[in-house]
Amino acid sequence: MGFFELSRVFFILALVVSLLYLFFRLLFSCWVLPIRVYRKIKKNGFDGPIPSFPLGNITEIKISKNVKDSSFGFSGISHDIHSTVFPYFANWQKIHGKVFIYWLGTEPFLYIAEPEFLRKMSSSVLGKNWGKPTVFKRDRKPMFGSGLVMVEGDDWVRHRHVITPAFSPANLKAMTSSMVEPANLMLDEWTALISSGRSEIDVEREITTTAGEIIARTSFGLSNQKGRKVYEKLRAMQITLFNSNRYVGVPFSKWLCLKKTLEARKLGKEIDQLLLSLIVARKMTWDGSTQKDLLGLLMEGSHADGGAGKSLTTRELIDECKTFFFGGHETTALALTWTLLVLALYPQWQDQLREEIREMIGDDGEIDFTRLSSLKKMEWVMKEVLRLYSPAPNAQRQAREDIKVDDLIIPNGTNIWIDVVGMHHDPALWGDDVNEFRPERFENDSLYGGCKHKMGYLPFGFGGRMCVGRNLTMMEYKVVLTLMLRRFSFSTSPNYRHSPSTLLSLRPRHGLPLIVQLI
Ligand code: HEM
Repeated sequence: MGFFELSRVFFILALVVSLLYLFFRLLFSCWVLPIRVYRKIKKNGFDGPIPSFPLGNITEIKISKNVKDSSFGFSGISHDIHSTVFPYFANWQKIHGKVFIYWLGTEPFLYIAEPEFLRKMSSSVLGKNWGKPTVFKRDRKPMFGSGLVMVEGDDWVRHRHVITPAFSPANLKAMTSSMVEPANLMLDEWTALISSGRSEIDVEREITTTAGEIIARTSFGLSNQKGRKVYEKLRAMQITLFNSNRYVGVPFSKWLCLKKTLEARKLGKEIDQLLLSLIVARKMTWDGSTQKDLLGLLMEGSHADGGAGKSLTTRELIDECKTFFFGGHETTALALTWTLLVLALYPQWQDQLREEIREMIGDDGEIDFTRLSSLKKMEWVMKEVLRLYSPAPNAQRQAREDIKVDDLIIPNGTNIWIDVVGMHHDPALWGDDVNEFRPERFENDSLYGGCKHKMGYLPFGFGGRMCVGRNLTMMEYKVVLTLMLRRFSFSTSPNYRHSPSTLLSLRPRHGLPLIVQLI
C-alpha cells in the first residue's frame, strides 16, 4: 500500500472515529444522562406528563399556550392569571399535584408549587451550593455571561461579597438623582402629548424605556454617547433573544434559529467592547474618588480588596453591568406598569396614595429621599402587585449534590422550576380572596401579606440567592410613582386587552394603553 493510500485510510478512520465519538457524546448528554437523572427522580414516586423525544413536553406547552392566546381577549379584567400565564402547569397540577416532573426538550425539570416541599428542600442547601440550570446558562450567556445571576460556588460568594455593599442604603440614596431626571423627562413628554389632545398613552412602552435609562445610569452611567450606545444595544439583544420562537432544551435548537443566535452573539460582542472601553477609560482616569454608579462602586470594591482575592476581573465587571441591566430594568418597569393598571382599576387606591404622598413628601418640589420610607401604603400596593403580577414568574435552580427531602432524594443534576405565579395565586395559601387586589393584607404582615406559608410569597426569590437589587427597586418604584401620581391621574382605556404573558418576565402582551390626565 502506497503512502497516499495509507494516509487516506488513516484519514477515513480518523473521521469515522471522530463521528462515532460525537455521536456517542451526543447520545450520552441528550439521552443517557437525562434519562439517568429522570429515573432517579422517578424512583421517588414523582409523576408527570409523558414526554416525547426530542421535544419533551414542549409541544403540549405550545399547544396550550396557543389555545389560551386565541381565546383570551379583553372581556373584563380578572387577576386570576395562573391558568392564562401557565395553562400547561395549571392543567398538569390538576392531574399530578404540586410537585411533578416535566421535560423541556431532553432536560427533565422538577416542578414545584408547594412551599413546604420548597422549604425542606432549600433548608439544607447553602446559596453557594445551588446551581442554575446549565441549559438556561447556555441560552442566556450573551445576556448574563458569568454575572451574579448565573455564577455558582465560591465564585458566587466572591461576586456577592463585592456586589452587596454597592446596594447599601447610602449608595442607593446617591443614585436617586439618576432616577428623577429620566422620569421627569418622560412625564414632560406625557404633558406635551396630553396638551396636544392625545390622552391615551401606552404606559408600558414608556416606562420600560425610562426604566432602561435609569438602570443604565445607575449601573454604568449614561451621561455620554458611549453609555447610550450600550443601552441601545442591550435592548436590541433582549428583543433578539426573546422575541423568537425558541426551543430551549432541544438538542441543536440553536441551529433552528441560527440567525437570531448569531445576531445575539454579534450584539453581545459589541456590547462587551463598549463596556470594556468604558471600564478602561475609568481605570485610566481613576483618582481614588468613586463615581457613584454600580460600576464605580464595584471597581472601588475591587480596588479596596488590595489583592485579597475578592475582587472582580474586568471580564466579570462587564458581565455584572449586563446582569444589572437585564435583571433590573424590565422587572422594575413591569412592577410600575402593573401598578398603573391596578390603580386605574381601583381609583380609590390612587386617591389614597396621592393623599399619602401629599402628607409625607409634599405636593410638588424636590423629593426628600429620607422620607420615602414613610410611604407605607405605597409599599403595600407594590407588594400586592408583585404578588398578583410577579414580574419574575418563576425561580430556577439545579441540584449540584443529592438533596434529601424527608425520605426522598432529589439527585445531583436535577433541574428545578419553582412556579411563583402558581403559589401567589393558590387559594390554599392565601384564602378565598387570593385573586382580589387587597394591598391592606400587607398592613399587619408586611413581609408575607398573611400568606399561610413563608415560602409562598417569593417575588424576589429565596435563600442566599435572593434578589440583590430589591432595595434599589423599592426606591425607584417609590420615586417614579410619586412623580407620576403628583402630576397625573390614570383610568382604563377600552383599547386595553388583558393578556398577561411571559417573555422571560411577566408582561402585558398587548402593552398597557391608559387614559392619562393632568391633575
Ligand atoms: C421588581 C423588580 C425585581 C424583581 C421582581 C426581581 C426578581 C428577582 C428574582 C426572582 C431573582 C432570583 C432569586 C432566586 O433565584 O432566588 C433575582 C435575582 C437577582 N436580581 Fe432581581 N429583581 C428585581 C430587580 C432587580 C434590580 C433592580 C437589580 C439590579 C440592579 C436586580 C439584580 C438581581 C441580581 C444580580 C440577581 C442574582 C442574585 C444572586 O443570584 O445572588 N434585580 N431578582
